[in-house]
Amino acid sequence: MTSFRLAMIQLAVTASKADNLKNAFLKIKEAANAGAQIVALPECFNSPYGVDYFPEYAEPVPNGETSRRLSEWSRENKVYLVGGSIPESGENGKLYNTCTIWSPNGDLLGSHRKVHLFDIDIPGKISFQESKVLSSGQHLTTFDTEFCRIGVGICYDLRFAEMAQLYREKGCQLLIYPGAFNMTTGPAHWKLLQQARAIDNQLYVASVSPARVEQAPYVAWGHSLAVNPWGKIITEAEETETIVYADIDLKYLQEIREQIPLTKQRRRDMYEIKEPIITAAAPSVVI
Ligand SMILES: NC(=O)CCC(=O)C(=O)O
Repeated sequence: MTSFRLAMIQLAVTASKADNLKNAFLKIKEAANAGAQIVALPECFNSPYGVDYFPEYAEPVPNGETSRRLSEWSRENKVYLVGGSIPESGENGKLYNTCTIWSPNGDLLGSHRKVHLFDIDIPGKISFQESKVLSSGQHLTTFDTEFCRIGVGICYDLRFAEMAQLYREKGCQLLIYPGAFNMTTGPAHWKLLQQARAIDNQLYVASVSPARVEQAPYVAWGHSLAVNPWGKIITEAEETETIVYADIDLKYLQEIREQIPLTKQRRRDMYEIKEPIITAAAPSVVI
């Protein structure tokens, strides 16, 4: 099958986990009825986004309530479900920001713990330190469908071009990032980063945000969107709660890869990194 429909559910997340789960359930059903074969939720869809909330809302994966529901919903609706992310209570009391991925039979296909934690400080605008309470994931995550291989990242992971490039090298044709950019970096970088990842790697990129809730402790930018391998935005939400759909065309992706054959032309002999780079000034840097 060379085409399929992806639904991106831009949920309005509240402080009530029960309400968030009920809302996700209804929207997943709606997306499946609209013909989506893959459905994706936003980052932190069952909890407000913030370091003060993660310990309280955290659950084990895959034995917690949210995982059980995601499994049921994927099975009932016969869709692949990329379960946004939730605060996960992991081993040794550690917490993670984790995305679980479910098959149309309700089986767990994988789980991705956010690899790059969101620690930034832009004076007068936004300061956020996920690492105060979260630990970072240690592996990249792909899953296979009858359509194509898909790579998963969470929000800040989108900024790291190397990760997307590794996914391309592992054969991914679509990257899905549940994410929650904010009112400072959202308008500046959200769209551009996705276009950059798509053009560099000649694949589809889709990012799913929570809806913007002005009174929330962290105000998300919204604007869930999908970009094609040409870098064109093929669907984009506004800031409010909604579902947007992207029809993914793998024949088109193949055409772009043939027309501009980057993989064949890559000069690995010139810029493959042969030794770890310690600092930019270190004399032993070999590129
Ligand atoms: N939740 C996040 O990782 C936010 C990332 C973000 O806003 C950014 O600018 O990067």
